[in-house]
Amino acid sequence: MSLPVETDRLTKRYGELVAVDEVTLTVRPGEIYGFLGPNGAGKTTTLRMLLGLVRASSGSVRLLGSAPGSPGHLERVGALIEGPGFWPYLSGRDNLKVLARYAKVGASDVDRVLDLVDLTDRAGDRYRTYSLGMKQRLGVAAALLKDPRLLILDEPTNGLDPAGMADMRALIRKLGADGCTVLLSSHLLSEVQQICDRVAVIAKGRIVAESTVAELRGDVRVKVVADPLPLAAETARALLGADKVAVEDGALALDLEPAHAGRVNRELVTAGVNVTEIRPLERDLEQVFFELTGQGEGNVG
Ligand SMILES: Nc1ncnc2c1ncn2[C@@H]1O[C@H](COP(=O)(O)OP(=O)(O)OP(=O)(O)O)[C@@H](O)[C@H]1O
Repeated sequence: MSLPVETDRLTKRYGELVAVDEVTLTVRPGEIYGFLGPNGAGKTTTLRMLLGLVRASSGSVRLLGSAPGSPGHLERVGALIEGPGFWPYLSGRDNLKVLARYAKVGASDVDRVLDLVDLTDRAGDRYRTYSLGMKQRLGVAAALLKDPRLLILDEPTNGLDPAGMADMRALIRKLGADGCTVLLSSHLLSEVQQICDRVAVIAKGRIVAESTVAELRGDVRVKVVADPLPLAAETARALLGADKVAVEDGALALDLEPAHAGRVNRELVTAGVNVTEIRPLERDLEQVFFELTGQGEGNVG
């Protein structure tokens, strides 16, 4: 089965500026993949190259096994890159009907996608009366008309209020659960953290990390608050090995998959240790981003 997205040293130069610098990434079937980076990092340019909207200076792209410009390249690919161009005085449904004619899909598909994005109740209202969140969801609906196997979304929650963002996240999760592969860009750490399986971090045109969100945060450590601490440390060292056990801020920090915490807890209790807290010790994605790029602060934009 061909991969939804494969790029090899994809590069875009604008004169002296290298906007995208040898970006190599792979999106696997069924995953929700986040493309995370601050404004100007090269996210949109990369997504535009994937879709053949911008010609790469060098490197290559394959979407669902085919290269830009080859026949059927975007047949099963839906995308929302710029704010979608809808007619303000037409209803949401009529806007989609126009697009459905261009996409050569039937009217039943219009109802299907309206339902998917939860706009059926407001489908008869004029587009200009929609909230920003509804406009974005109609944009996603338009991208879904072709029943895509791959959906590419550029900053899908940008500018939305918290409720609109939550709706969009729920929609993306639903699409992922239905088997659609989703590649989305974002400058918001929290967003990527909440919905993505894997993430590529891009800064100044270069990929600085590609991994699962869990790996990126390094949440393979467990914090244990226990008393007496020396006995707890000794017991944990005997169980896991000395190199896996540290004492930090009056608690144990264990190099341990959180799933194995129960076993450690049992051993500590058996040894006569009183365990009052045991939880995964996660690095904040923001901190990780700062370490990778030297930029940070709430959102990375
Ligand atoms: N057509 C163009 N001509 C010259 N420079 C461009 C062009 N398009 C983008 N750039 C530059 O390339 C760099 C990457 O831009 P890009 O829009 O891909 O970033 P981004 O990560 O998507 O950021 P944003 O979230 O702000 O869109 C920026 O420095 C931008 O100014």
